[in-house]
Amino acid sequence: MTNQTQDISNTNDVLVKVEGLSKKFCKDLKTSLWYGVKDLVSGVRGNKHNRELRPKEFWAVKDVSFELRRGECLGLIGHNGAGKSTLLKILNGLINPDAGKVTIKGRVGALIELGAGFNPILTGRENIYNNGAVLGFTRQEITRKLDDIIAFAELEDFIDMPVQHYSSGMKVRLGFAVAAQMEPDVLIIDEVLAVGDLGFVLKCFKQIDTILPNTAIVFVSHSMPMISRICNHIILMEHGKPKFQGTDVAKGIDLYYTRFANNESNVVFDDGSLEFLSHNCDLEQGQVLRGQDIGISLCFAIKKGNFKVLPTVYMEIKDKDLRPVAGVQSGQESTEVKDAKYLKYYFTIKNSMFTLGAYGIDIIVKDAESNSPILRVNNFIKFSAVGDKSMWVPFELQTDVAVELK
Ligand SMILES: Nc1ncnc2c1ncn2[C@@H]1O[C@H](COP(=O)(O)OP(=O)(O)OP(=O)(O)O)[C@@H](O)[C@H]1O
Repeated sequence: MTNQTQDISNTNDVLVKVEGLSKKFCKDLKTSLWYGVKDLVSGVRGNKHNRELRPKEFWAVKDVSFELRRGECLGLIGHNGAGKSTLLKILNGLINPDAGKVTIKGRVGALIELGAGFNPILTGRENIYNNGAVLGFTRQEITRKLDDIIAFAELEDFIDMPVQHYSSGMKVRLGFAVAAQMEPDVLIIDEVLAVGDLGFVLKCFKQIDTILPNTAIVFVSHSMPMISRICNHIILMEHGKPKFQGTDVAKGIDLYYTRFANNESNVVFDDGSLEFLSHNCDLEQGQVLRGQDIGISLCFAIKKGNFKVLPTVYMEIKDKDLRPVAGVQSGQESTEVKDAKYLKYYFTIKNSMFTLGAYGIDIIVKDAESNSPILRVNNFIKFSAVGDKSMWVPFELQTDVAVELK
């Protein structure tokens, strides 16, 4: 691996170049130690390391290649254990790859593991000097930036306390402040940011926006809103391999969600008075285009109890993060049920304006008079909003825009 500080003023320069990177681990400690000894001996004898998997070994990272320039932010996503952190550790030089090459130009700021890079018995202030020195800054340069770092981390009152007594959030604040305030050429951030409170996370995003034009960023997160907020490149990792990569961040996120798609609809509450018999949705292949109407019918059988008035049906539409994004409710007016045995509701969602992605609908039925819950079925209809526009915002509004040219 090379980590060169050379003339990198050209904005088009590739700052991070990763070629065919692979790293294998062993599932068993004893075997791993035995392989380690064997590798050491064969290394001394001048033999090349075995690139093939031996029993109990697996590829944590396999054949990953990408390039990053200034102003480019790569989002690394994937399931737990997909190899994201391992890749970051290789990039940061913490572990060596078994195959492939990493070339990084310029200063690297990294926030990888909570508290990693800090000496726990040293104070926050001493750690800033240590980390700054590792990044290649002189003592005077660090002193010049010290106040900004402490202010950004909001640790003025605790900066002379040993880091071992910091809370998780305080460690992240200090780590991010050092990594980002030192104006690195390459910034590597792992999931740890999520430990910070909302105020700090928002502040970090503002700082990332500020430094991004001059920095190449690699960002690991399980939060797709965060990924879509800052990344312009994406790699979806699956069992160590890149399953999807490119600049179509929305598509990468889409594929990630598909992996976790929950196709089961389930009754999560039922007081026994209504049975959900069937539903019908008029979408072809469960797909809706922007502006299209959606027709949904729901059929219930009355099992027991005597409803005086028609129960209220509420449909809650949720995105893939299970965030409610819209709601539809049956009429408020009281309709007498009389001797009906079945109830059928017809809904038309007019001119729907969903952004691209997958959605699920929950139904909640309530007694119209007492407002007490009768039935709740989660995720009973699934649909995806499709289109050629690549939008990834929580929801889209229809607007008239007037522009005046003078
Ligand atoms: N030092 C190690 N020795 C053995 N196996 C390891 C080691 N470090 C990581 N692994 C394994 O490598 C695989 C990838 O781990 P990694 O931490 O890179 O995943 P990840 O994508 O970052 O996961 P998460 O989303 O949970 O953080 C996992 O199966 C993990 O158990």
